[in-house]
Amino acid sequence: MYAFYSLLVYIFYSVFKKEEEGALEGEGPGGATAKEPGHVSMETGSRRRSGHTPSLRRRGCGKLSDSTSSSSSDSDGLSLSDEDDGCDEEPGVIASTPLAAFLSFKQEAEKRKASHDPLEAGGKVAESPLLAVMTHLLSFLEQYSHLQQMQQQAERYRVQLKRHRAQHRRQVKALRASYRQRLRDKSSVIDSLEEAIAQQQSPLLEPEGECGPAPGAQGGLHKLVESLCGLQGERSQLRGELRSLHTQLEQKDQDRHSRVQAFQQQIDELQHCIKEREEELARLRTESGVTDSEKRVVCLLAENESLKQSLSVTQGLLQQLSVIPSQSSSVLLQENETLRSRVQQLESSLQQRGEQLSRLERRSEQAEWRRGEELRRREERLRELQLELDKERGKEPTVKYVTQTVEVESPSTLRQLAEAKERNERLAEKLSNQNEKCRELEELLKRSDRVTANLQHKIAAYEVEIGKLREELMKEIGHLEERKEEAVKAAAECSEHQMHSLQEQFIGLQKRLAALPPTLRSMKTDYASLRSQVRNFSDFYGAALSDAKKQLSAVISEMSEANKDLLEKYRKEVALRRKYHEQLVELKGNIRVLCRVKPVLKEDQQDEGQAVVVTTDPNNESALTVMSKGKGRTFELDKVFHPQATQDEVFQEIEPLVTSCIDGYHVCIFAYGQTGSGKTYTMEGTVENPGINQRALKHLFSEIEDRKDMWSYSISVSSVEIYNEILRDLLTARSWAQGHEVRSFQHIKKILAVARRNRITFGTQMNQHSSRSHALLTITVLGTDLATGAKTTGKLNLVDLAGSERVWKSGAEGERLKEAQNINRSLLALGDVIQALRGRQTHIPFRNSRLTYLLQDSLGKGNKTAMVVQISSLERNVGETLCSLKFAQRVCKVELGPAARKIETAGQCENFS
Ligand SMILES: Nc1ncnc2c1ncn2[C@@H]1O[C@H](COP(=O)(O)OP(=O)(O)OP(=O)(O)O)[C@@H](O)[C@H]1O
Repeated sequence: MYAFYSLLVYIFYSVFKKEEEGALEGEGPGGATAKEPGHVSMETGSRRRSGHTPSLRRRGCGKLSDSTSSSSSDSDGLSLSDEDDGCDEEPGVIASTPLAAFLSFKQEAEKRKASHDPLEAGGKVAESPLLAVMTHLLSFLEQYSHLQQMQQQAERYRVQLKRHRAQHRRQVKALRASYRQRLRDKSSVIDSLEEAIAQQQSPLLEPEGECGPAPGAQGGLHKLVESLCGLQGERSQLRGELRSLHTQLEQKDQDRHSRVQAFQQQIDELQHCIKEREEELARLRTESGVTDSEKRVVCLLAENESLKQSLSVTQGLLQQLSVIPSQSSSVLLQENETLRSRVQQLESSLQQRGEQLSRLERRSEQAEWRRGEELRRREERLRELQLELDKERGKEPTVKYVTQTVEVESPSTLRQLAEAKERNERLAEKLSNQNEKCRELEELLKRSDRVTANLQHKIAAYEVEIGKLREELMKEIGHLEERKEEAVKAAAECSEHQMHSLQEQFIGLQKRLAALPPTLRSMKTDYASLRSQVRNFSDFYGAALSDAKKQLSAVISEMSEANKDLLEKYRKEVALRRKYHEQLVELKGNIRVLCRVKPVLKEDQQDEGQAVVVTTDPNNESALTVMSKGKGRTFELDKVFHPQATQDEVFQEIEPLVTSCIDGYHVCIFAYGQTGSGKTYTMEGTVENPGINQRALKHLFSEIEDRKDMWSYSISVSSVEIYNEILRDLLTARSWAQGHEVRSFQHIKKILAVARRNRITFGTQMNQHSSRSHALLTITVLGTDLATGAKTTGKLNLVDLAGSERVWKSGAEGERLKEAQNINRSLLALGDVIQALRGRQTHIPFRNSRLTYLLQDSLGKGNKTAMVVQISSLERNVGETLCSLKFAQRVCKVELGPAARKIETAGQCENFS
């Protein structure tokens, strides 16, 4: 809008100036004084000082002006110079042309304004201070043009009056002259006649007696008297005519006087009218600020107001922008934060899912590999059996069916896993994009802060500049006021001069308007650009925010969709996994024998020269070789952990069995080996590196959490130790184990710490090493299917057996001997149970020891068992190592048959094998 009105003013000024110059050029040399408004002003000043009235000189009518001014003072100075000075052109024509152009321009502008959007025309435009000033200016111009026309009309009247007056005077003068001449002629005739009469009468006046009148002279006298009488009559007639002429002249004078009076009245009226117009003009000028200073003040005040308004708008905008972190922005930031945290949650859940999937994948691969291995083994075994059976009868092994099933289903699982992984990667990519967006938004916020600071700085600079300008203006106003007073004084001398001055001021005003202070204009431009920048920025910012929001919501919805899919997939995966798990465990055999080789620690290296006699094969995870007496003996087990194997790797192997427990199976995991071989380390671990017990419980809780939509579970634990065939509860210090319900993993951690402490305490009280007792941690998992109401009971026995060293070697005596004997007895009982199971005997001697008695429901047929054989790799322990490995191989040959799930449906406990 500012640009538009600046353009309007500029156009107006250009049009006016052009036409003015054109008009003045058309006037010839006389118009040179009015070509340049500034020049006129200067000349006017000089003329004012010299006491001349410039009046119409600027229109090239100097002569007329001079004669007019002199006519009022000197009636005899009347001349026809006004007819000869070339001022036949209408005075108003020159001035009205640019004005008419301007008015037509204004009409055009009004039409344009009317054709604009009514809202803008009535609202924004009307509100603009510059427009108000422009409106005042236009109305003033209208008034001014009208006034000029009236003045021109008065001027025309005055010129006509002068012409009439001069003409009349000339006529009266001529008449007077002719009458005087005629009167003089008549008087001279009368004088000559009177003279003649007097000459004629002189002889007659001589005494009559002396000579007496002659008869001829008497007749001539009569004739003369008659002619005299005639002349006298004629004279009286002429006098009468003269009187009548005088009367006529008087009447004409009266007429003239009355006409002069009428003209004077008209002139007075016009002057009154002019005065009124001038007053009105003055009022308008005061209102709209016609003079340079006033106009500038008004303009600048209006500009100032508008700048203030804009400033407040900008400040509001800036506040909005700056308030973003506190109000609306805080909401946005909160939203952002929420979204980000949500995204992070989703990311972490995705990561978890990804990890789970990768774990599944890994496990599946491992399972695949193991299955292959197992199949190979089974096939070998089958071949062996086949050879044996071929002799008696040919029977198709059932393993083939399993193999086929697995082979058929395995690729689809892998494909699903690969798809899920791919989807995960895609989502992760999207999430990273969103994070990028968030970062961009933060950048935008920072930029907005910078722009805000910049704007505030500029606004402050503008305010300072405005203040300076205002001061300058105030000074100028004071100066102009003085000049105005002078001008008013001068104007009192001559209204035309005032008009001229006004016109000069008006031209000056136009000039000033056209040439607004460049600083102000640059300020306006800067300000407009800044405003547009801010507006653009806020638009851009809003657009970016909404875009980011949309993208975030799209990603979130997509993720939730993907999550749904993932959940569905996961459920299927769980079902599949259970299925594969069962198949895997069955394939592996429900009794698994793992061997962990203890690394050589610093304390083990005390005896120098102790060689490492146990070697593992990196290409064969099921075999290890023990060097004894120069011979190497290889042992084949289900899995051999090399000395550097981590706790997690060990647990990965155990994890399927732990999962089986949740599914309703009874599982027993025990660590077997000589003292100091790492049984406790494997089962309990350390605080920093927990072992199977803690990891199994963590896995249980995590699995339960995953299945909470389908199953509800309750977990209870008991922890006991068997020392010298006496059972002790490590949680309550009572003699019999009781179950403690646990609610969370943190809770179980506390329970485990209590058990460890009590075990140590009991050991200290009895002066016994903890490894002299068997420690049992029993976890019972009761599950309820939320859909069917079926209940499962899983049990997980985690056993840290006492050391299996030989009594003779330990050199124990007394209590130690008794301990060792008890340990050996219980371990032998365990061996017997294993032997009976291996031999598929109908009677399994579980009751031979407390240990086997406690483990009977997890160790027997239909259950799942894993034994971790801990061995030392040092030469001095080779005998114990060989014993442990032989025992492990025996256990390896045990077949527990298909595992049975303990599930209770319709109030009955059933075993499904
Ligand atoms: N794989 C291993 N890595 C690191 N340290 C181990 C490892 N196995 C055992 N140890 C360390 O060896 C020492 C003996 O281990 P641990 O007490 O577990 O043996 P143990 O078989 O339980 O003996 P005991 O029957 O006397 O209790 C401990 O300090 C343990 O930290």
